[in-house]
Amino acid sequence: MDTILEVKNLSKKFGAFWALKDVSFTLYEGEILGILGPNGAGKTTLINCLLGLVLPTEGRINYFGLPFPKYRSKVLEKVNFASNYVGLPLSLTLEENLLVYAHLYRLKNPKEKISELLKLFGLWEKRKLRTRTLSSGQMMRLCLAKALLNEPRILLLDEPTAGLDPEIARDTRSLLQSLSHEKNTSIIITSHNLSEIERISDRVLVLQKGQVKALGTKEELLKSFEAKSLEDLYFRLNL
Ligand SMILES: Nc1ncnc2c1ncn2[C@@H]1O[C@H](COP(=O)(O)OP(=O)(O)OP(=O)(O)O)[C@@H](O)[C@H]1O
Repeated sequence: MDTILEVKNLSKKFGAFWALKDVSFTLYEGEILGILGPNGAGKTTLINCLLGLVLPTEGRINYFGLPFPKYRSKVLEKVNFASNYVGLPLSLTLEENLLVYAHLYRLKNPKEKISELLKLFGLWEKRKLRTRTLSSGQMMRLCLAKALLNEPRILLLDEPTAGLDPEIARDTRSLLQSLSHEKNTSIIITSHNLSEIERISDRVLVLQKGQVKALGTKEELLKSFEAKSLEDLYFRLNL
């Protein structure tokens, strides 16, 4: 499998506090890597380092073999992000919001791509409404649509299904799986939801107090920690 992202000995210190300490992992092409960890484990800090929003104190990040953030703009053409806490401008309509990003990403056929994504996420009927009228679940779907505009090779998702009702969360999961299986998109997904991570991820990274406590396929983790399920493993690690 081809390596698409390599994180080596990444550490981040806020004042005297290490939010990340010596984090290393590889992301392969087309895989879904789930990041599990309790509140304050460093999941968002890790995603922010991967987006170049937080500068690491130590360590290095390589996307597609290119050092980051040195090649930030080149890399970010092929990486995108969605989370339940970053909203889009509320006074714009859904269509206008996507159009702004489509122009930022310099899409060749923005209208076509926007229509495709609005339909895919069940937002077509709402395209002329202001974004402020959306429920949190619809807002998350709009953020995911925005994140797919540039057909990223890597998708970074921080708690993407938080706030979605179970049916839409399930549809979102199957969409992410088809992106990884059919389009070879690599996905990093953080979640507190153990069963979600268990179902969707090819490999799981367990973060605790900024450090990697476990990394592997579900089968590898269960075997090495002699656990019955990810939930069992989670409690064995005293997370
Ligand atoms: N800008 C900052 N300045 C100081 N401390 C910070 C800053 N950002 C994060 N931290 C601290 O770093 C630690 C990790 O935070 P982070 O938000 O990455 O955790 P998380 O795993 O995403 O948590 P949650 O599941 O609650 O979202 C926390 O103790 C947090 O208080």
